[in-house]
Amino acid sequence: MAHAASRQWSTDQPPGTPPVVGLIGGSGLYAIDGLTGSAWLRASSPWGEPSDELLLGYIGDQKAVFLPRHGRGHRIPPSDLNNRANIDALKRQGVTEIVSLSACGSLREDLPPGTFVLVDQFIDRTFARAKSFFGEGFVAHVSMAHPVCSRLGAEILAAGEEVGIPIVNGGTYLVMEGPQFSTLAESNLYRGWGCDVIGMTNMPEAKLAREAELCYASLAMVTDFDCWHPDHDHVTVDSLIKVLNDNADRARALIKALVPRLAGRNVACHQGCHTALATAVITPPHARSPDLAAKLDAVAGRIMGNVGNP
Ligand SMILES: CSC[C@H]1O[C@H](OP(=O)(O)O)[C@H](O)[C@@H]1O
Ligand SMILES: Nc1ncnc2[nH]cnc12
Repeated sequence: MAHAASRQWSTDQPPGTPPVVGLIGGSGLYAIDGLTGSAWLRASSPWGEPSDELLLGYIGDQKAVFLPRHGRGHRIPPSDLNNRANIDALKRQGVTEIVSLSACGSLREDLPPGTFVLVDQFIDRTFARAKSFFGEGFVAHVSMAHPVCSRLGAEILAAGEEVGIPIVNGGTYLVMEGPQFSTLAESNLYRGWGCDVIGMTNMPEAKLAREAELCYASLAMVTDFDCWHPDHDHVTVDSLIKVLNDNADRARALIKALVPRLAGRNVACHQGCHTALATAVITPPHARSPDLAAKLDAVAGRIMGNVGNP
């Protein structure tokens, strides 16, 4: 096997090659280190422009593709993210699983700033975003009962143990529209609903990853107590920057341990992430919009008989 440092990126995926890991970096994570043979690539998508170029490279023997969610320089607010282009562009690079890294607020006393939470559920309160690749002329309803991949999540937990970063296993992430932070009444409402953390980005990202038949896991990194905590000031961007940067440093260390762990394992996910569309499409082939089907070549290529996931 060629030494990782001498490798050139290739989008060809001969049978038996390892999975390709997609990393979506949130606030504070606009680049990652430790990637060898890396280069920024302008990616195109029929769904429009992704947030930024993709950083392609290897960590150890494992291919990885990094995308800064808000773009370098944090130019794009949550509601204006082109989540469809982001997910589609990652899939076109051969990505099979996505690790989402996100800043979040805490809705629980025992999840103070600095805590890392492996999210296992979401409540989607967003309302101003394109939420599906499918639509008129090609209708699909994927299951979101279990919105994250437990196989990928187990590797994140193991990587955390390896590098001494504690990770709380499980938590419900309330996704708000933003960009303003919550009112006190909203924050208390979400606490009453049993939500654990709050952010503005993981939906519809997780829904679109599921539609694209990609494993998706989300590591939410607490920066603040939002505005509900009687002993803490309400969140402001200024006040969360230091924790955000500390969290990002630890996330980079975690990524370096995580990605090589994924090398060489079976691409196919036992949870069924890679076959999510098998039971989801209701529009029969003869009734499908040719234009929409063409745009879905990467996302739904597998079920349309094109090249796709195993
Ligand atoms: C800088 S705080 C608000 C901002 O941070 C989170 O984004 P991301 O998930 O990309 O880290 C949050 O959802 C807001 O978009
Ligand atoms: N309190 C909060 N609410 C929404 N998104 C956040 N991102 C970081 N902290 C947040």
